[in-house]
Amino acid sequence: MSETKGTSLELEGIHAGYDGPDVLHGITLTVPQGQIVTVVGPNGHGKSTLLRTISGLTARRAGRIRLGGQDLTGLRPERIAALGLAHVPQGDLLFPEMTVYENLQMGAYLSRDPQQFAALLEDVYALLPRLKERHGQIASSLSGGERRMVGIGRGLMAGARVLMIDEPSLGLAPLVIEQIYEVIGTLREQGRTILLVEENPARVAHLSDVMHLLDDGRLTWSGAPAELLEREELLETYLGG
Ligand SMILES: Nc1ncnc2c1ncn2[C@@H]1O[C@H](COP(=O)(O)OP(=O)(O)OP(=O)(O)O)[C@@H](O)[C@H]1O
Repeated sequence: MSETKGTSLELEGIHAGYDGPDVLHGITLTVPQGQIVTVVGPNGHGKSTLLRTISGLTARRAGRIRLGGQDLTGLRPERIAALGLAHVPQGDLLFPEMTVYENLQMGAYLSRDPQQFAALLEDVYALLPRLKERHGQIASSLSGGERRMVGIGRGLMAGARVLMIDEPSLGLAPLVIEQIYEVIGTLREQGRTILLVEENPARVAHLSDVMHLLDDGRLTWSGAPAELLEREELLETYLGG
């Protein structure tokens, strides 16, 4: 298996959709190892569909996806996860009656090695000490920000080489959004490889190596975050200023 040097995730001409016409119309992007690549765009334009297609949850109609050089065509979501892709979905999707610890444990379902599990848990608790304090608390009683942290922690427990995070700021108060993005900043310092989805580019520009603007299922602009923030006409047209 040949791994494209330095590139963890590659998408080439991806078309995908549900029952009707395509939602994604030929998406090509790469997520280099150790970088944060962010897809921004208005709601309903296909950001979540993009992550779901990469995970194998939404059917791809055309195009290729490679993870560490391996073609994911025809693979089921569990197999794609086992190859090293973790998906933190929008809206947390935690097990509400399970504790923080049990939810984290579910993230590690692919690994039966207790030593690896203990090391991953230690890393997650170091990154998110609030979760350690609340390890025995049931998920439904957590605050929105804490639930989001469990979602990210559960993704990390998979020990994946690429982490995809879908709109981690959704539904949170500004101060809590800051805390969540501080966590993602730490992940960046740790050299993690992340594909991030966000509606508001200003929130994530400082964290991102490359930004793509997704408009109606197409990438209409790609480049350095600082450049996007200077493109007032794009921000106003697509992202409401
Ligand atoms: N399960 C589904 N079945 C049918 N259509 C869907 C499904 N999920 C999403 N869509 C449609 O696909 C389009 C893109 O939705 P998607 O959720 O990917 O957008 P988004 O940019 O992530 O927006 P949001 O942040 O609001 O989720 C929308 O028209 C949406 O109605």
